[in-house]
Amino acid sequence: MEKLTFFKYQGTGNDFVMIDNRTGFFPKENVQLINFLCDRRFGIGGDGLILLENDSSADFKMVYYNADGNESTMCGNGGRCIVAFAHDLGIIDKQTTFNAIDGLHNATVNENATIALQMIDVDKKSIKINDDFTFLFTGSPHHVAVVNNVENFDVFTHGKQIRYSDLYAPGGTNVNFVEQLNSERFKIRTYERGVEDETLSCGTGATAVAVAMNVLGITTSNKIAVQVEGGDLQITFDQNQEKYFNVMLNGAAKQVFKGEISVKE
Ligand SMILES: N[C@@H](CCC[C@H](N)C(=O)O)C(=O)O
Repeated sequence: MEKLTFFKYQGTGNDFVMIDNRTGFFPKENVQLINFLCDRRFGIGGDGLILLENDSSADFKMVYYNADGNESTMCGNGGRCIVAFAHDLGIIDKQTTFNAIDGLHNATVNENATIALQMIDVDKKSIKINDDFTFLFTGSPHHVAVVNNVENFDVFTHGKQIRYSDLYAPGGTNVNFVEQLNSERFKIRTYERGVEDETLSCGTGATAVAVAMNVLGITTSNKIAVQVEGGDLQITFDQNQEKYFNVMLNGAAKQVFKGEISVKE
């Protein structure tokens, strides 16, 4: 492969190199190539790379890689972006079901071009509540800590320390710092594993914060607005004694550009 056609998408500032891999041409095992494509100086630039592939039981399949080149767990904003991509390619209309690493996801393309994505259910017994943080899995692992004045918080230093702490070894975790703005609105900043930096938005992170704030009783709402550095996300859910279900992540997802890049495998 000498030239690679790619698309660039962003969902509230979480940006992805998007590749139509329905023919299966992309060399998935090439970690260096994926890392290069995500490099903001030498490559295209992105927090991650996503392959859209054929799937026998759903409209398509999402394969997600972090910017470091390694395949990872679910990406909520990436999930919203790949739905926009599938819609732009004409693979789907307004409703879809697609396959991802954590299972099947339903999604809707809304009239205002936002994408609503159903996330996995969260079993209440799996949520670990500690004095100063909550840990839960919303498709990806998330540490959630409430802080004062998140705007001026040193997300990189504290996020990196927690991500690499023995508590989460060897896999690591994503780390979210949250400040309450009102009864159902929160501002968050997230350090992302695999990007190894703060990103402008993290969909599974915003979902984790919404669920954590509810389980802790900080909010009683099931419709939560999360302000991220790159915009706004809305999370809604139902719950019973065992779990949070019908968890929906809603927000903007847009194509930024299409291009061709020279690559040497
Ligand atoms: N940006 C994502 C999360 C992507 C996965 C994460 N970096 C990890 O490795 O756990 C999102 O929007 O959910």
